[in-house]
Amino acid sequence: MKQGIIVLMNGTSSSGKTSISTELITQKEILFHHLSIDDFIKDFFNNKFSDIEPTREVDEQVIAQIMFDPLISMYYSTIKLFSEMGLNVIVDTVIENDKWFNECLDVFVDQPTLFIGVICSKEELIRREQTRGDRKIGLAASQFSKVYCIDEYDLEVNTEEMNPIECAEKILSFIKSNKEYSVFKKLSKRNVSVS
Ligand SMILES: Nc1ncnc2c1ncn2[C@@H]1O[C@H](COP(=O)(O)OP(=O)(O)OP(=O)(O)O)[C@@H](O)[C@H]1O
Repeated sequence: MKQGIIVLMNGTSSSGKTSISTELITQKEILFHHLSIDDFIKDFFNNKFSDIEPTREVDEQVIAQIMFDPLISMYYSTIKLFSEMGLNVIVDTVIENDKWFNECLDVFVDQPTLFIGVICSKEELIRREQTRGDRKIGLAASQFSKVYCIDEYDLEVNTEEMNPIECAEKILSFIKSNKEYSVFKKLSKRNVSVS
């Protein structure tokens, strides 16, 4: 049995990753599981701590410092496990940190990883952020140069030029073409700096 495909989408907040993921899940030709980092972290805390009453207050930032890196490692390992079990996984991520990116490369290097750039201009990101109103204003702009300094992908989708359905169709036709997913393996051999 073949390993599952990891569809790894990189783009800033508001670039359109979730919208594309939804379209990929909706179509029925290829079955995908969507592992979102937000859901993964929420599930972890809900499962482990929902009925625990702390006897002292711990600042949110301290919790993040203690838990975030190990949870990210666990998240990547879970994605790899899905792939090993033959399940196709959609991963939408904001690669803005050297440490996580290098770890991601290490963990996924032997999996079929389709690396996709979800591209959008800063002006449009700012406009979307204002319209949606559920993200901190300035978040996308603050991520922009870090995320888009990576410019080597198996495939790019420009969400200003295409709607989410068209982006999902482009990704599906790439998968169905049976082209090799080579970029992620090449990146792993480099000293990539995302800071
Ligand atoms: N291709 C597109 N064309 C026009 N608008 C889009 C497109 N894709 C997404 N949007 C709009 O942009 C906003 C953000 O989309 P989405 O939630 O998919 O982004 P995201 O990258 O997952 O963001 P985040 O990382 O903050 O969760 C939404 O209001 C959505 O309707």
